[in-house]
Formats: sequence, C-alpha cells, structure tokens
Amino acid sequence: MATVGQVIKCKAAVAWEEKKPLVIEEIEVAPPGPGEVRLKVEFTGVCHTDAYTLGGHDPEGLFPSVLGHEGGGVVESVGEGVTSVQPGDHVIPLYTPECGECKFCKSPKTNLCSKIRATQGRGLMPDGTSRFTCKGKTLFHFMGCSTFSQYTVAAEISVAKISKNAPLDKVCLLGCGISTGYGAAINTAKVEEGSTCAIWGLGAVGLAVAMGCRAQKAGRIIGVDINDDKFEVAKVFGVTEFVNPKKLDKKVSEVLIEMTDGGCDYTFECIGNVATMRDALESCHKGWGESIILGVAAAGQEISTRPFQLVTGRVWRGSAFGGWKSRSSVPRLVDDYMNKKLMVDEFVTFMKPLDEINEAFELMHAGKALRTVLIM
Ligand SMILES: NC(=O)C1=CN([C@@H]2O[C@H](COP(=O)(O)OP(=O)(O)OC[C@H]3O[C@@H](n4cnc5c(N)ncnc54)[C@H](OP(=O)(O)O)[C@@H]3O)[C@@H](O)[C@H]2O)C=CC1
Ligand SMILES: N[C@@H](CCC(=O)N[C@@H](CSC=O)C(=O)NCC(=O)O)C(=O)O
Ligand SMILES: [Zn+2]
Ligand SMILES: [Zn+2]
Repeated sequence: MATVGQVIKCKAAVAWEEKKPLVIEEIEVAPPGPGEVRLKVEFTGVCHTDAYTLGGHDPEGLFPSVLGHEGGGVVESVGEGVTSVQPGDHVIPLYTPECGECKFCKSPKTNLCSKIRATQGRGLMPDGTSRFTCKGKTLFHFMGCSTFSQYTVAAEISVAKISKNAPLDKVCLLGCGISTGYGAAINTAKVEEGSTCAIWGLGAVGLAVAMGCRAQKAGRIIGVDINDDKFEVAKVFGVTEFVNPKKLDKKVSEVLIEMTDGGCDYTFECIGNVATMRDALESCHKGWGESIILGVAAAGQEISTRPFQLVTGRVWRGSAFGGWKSRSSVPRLVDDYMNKKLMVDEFVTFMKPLDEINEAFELMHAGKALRTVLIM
C-alpha cells in the first residue's frame, strides 16, 4: 500500500474546546509505532460518553482532541512487532483493551486491563506521544480509539479482529453501548430466570441491558425514563412495563417497591445521574437486591444513600464495558449478531455523513436517536 510508513492526511471532527461544536478539519495521522495499528475507520457511533467529555464533564477530558470510541474499520498498516492483525483485517477499536498479561487480565473477576490505562487517560499512545496533528498543533487521542477520524491509530491490544462478513455499519456499535448494556445484565448482574429487573434510562445502553435481561429470562423488565417516546421502542428490546418518574406523585422507589412486592432483584442505572443512582439502589429488594451503575456521572458528583440500605442486604456495583474481556469477547458478540442471537440493527436510528456529526449530537440530546451511525 502506498500509504504504509507515510503520514496520512484525512478528515476528522476535531474537538478544539469543551462545550463547542466539533469542527471538520484535515488532520495528519502518523504511521503506527511498535505494537500499534493504524486503521481506516469506516463507521462510528456517537455515544453519550462522547457528549459527556465534549460537554466538559469528564475529569480526564483533554482538548484539542479527536473523540469517538464506537467504531468499525479496516487495518491499513501495522507497526513493528504486531502479529495478531494484518492489513485488510476488519477490527473494532476497544477502549478497554485486553493484554492478557496484567493482573487484571489474569483475574476472572474483572475486564479492566491496566496495561495502557495511564497513557490512555492522558490522551496519548502507550509511548507517551500522539499520532495526530492539525494546523501545527498536536491533538490528543480519546479512550484509546479516536474514531471521529477517517484514520486512527490504536494499540494492538486495543483492537478486536472480527469476521469480514459482518457489516461494519452495524457492528461498530458493539464497540461500546450495546456490548456494555448486554454484558452488564449477563456478566455483572448475572440476572437469573424469573427475576424482576428495572432499568433507569432507555437509551442505547439501557435498552441493551433489557436485551441482556430478556436473554437471561428475567420475569419482569421495568423501564424507567422521563421520555414517554422511549416506551414504545423499549418493548422491542424486552421491556415489559414502564414508569415515568415525572408522572408520579411519590418517590419512584416507593412505586417500584409497591409494584414488585418489596423491590427489584436487579436494577441498572444507565443515565449518569447520581439522584437516579440512589433511586435505583433504593428500589432493590431488602436482603438481596443488586443495583448496577453503568451511567457516567460528571466530575465532582458523588453517590449517597443511608448505609442502612447496604446493611440490610442491598448491593451497589458498577460495570464497565459490560464486564467483557474485550479482545476475546467482541469477535464472539459479532458472531452472535450474525447468528441472530443479538439485536444490533434496531439500535441504529440514523445514518449520517461525518460532516453532520454535530447534528448527531443534537439528536442524542433531544432524545431522538438511540444511535446515529456516521459514515466516515
Ligand atoms: N459503563 C460503561 O461502560 C458505559 C457507560 N455509558 C454511560 O451510560 C449512560 C447512557 O448512555 P447512552 O445510552 O448512550 O445515553 P442516552 O442519552 O442515549 O440515554 C439516556 C436515557 O436516559 C434518559 N434520562 C435522562 N434523565 C433521566 C432521568 N432523570 N430519569 C429517567 N431517565 C432519564 C434519557 O431521556 P432523554 O432522551 O429525554 O434525554 C435517555 O433516554 C451515559 O452516562 C454514558 O456515559 C455508556 C457506555 C458505556
Ligand atoms: N474518564 C471518566 C470516566 C469515564 C468512564 O467511566 N468510562 C467508562 C466507559 S464509558 C463508555 O462510553 C469506563 O469503562 N471506564 C473504565 C475506565 O477505566 O475508564 C472519569 O474520569 O470520570
Ligand atoms: Zn460509549
Ligand atoms: Zn491486561
């Protein structure tokens, strides 16, 4: 390939400053270093976490940067020592890598590989430098992925090689929201047959939780959202009942406890709001109810409840990327989609060109899109 070893000039949506629209720019993408992969991003979803960071709520947020972490692409070239992927392979970038060697990877209890977490959090490649420049300025990477660029560079341990038969315009969404919600129900909560579950926030993450609860044969799946428009679509993913807290004259936890004869077996917070995190915990059944936090709360926010809630057997946990050990699991999730065991198409509300990326953010904020997939 003519581009191997060369700087590639391409289009990217650059986040120059927090709280400002992204700007489509021509950027330069350097070749991959040792242990790195450069890929041509074909499609990317827009996740609420991109909006959270752009909105200035992320304590790790850095600018100028290239955001985006829900992509699908094709390997363009590989750096020295890379053996597990080669040019032409179809890959999904992973914000939770899997090195297979660190103590987190060796433990069956977590998926939080720590090998490159420190540099990733500083917006840099593992060697402490960036592969992006624009107008003479260095741009930071984001979550080890930076998929809002036509080309990006990721660590080898941060890409999953997937089937070439899988449509990248759909399976890119397995890079974050769908895998996260689905895995939180299956891997983190380990929802049991017949159990009663409730989900706060019926966006892509919350609806993927519903899909996971249904796959685990939950008895009741209660959706809690302030947007009535979400209720009809939620049924498609397995939600059986709905509660709109805005329409209640008492606390949502009181209503859920009444509805469920004492509380839910499992609750999931998929909003990123510390008040709803408390509601979700306090809607759990005494003695055994477990509440899983998926939502990402803004810098400075803290959760609170009466410790008595925990003393009396309720459990608070969190889930990152659905607990999936990423490199080994994402190719299997793609296969499950191809074998019709997992819904993905239903999460795509809009497809838009990269140039319309700011509209994709607006649609998310207006509650009109589960996911907008950008055509790069
Ligand atoms: N832990 C992890 O690994 C991951 C975490 N996340 C986080 O998960 C959260 C959800 O992401 P995503 O699904 O993309 O986001 P969305 O914005 O698509 O969905 C959030 C939903 O919550 C609803 N909502 C907002 N406020 C309330 C409220 N007070 N009570 C009930 N419902 C409410 C929204 O309604 P409306 O449409 O009206 O705004 C919307 O339907 C975010 O915080 C995101 O950062 C995402 C991916 C991975
Ligand atoms: N940078 C933020 C935390 C952001 C966060 O919690 N990210 C989730 C994934 S959200 C995806 O859309 C996650 O998996 N976190 C694990 C991690 O190691 O970052 C902050 O500092 O608050
Ligand atoms: Zn995400
Ligand atoms: Zn590791």
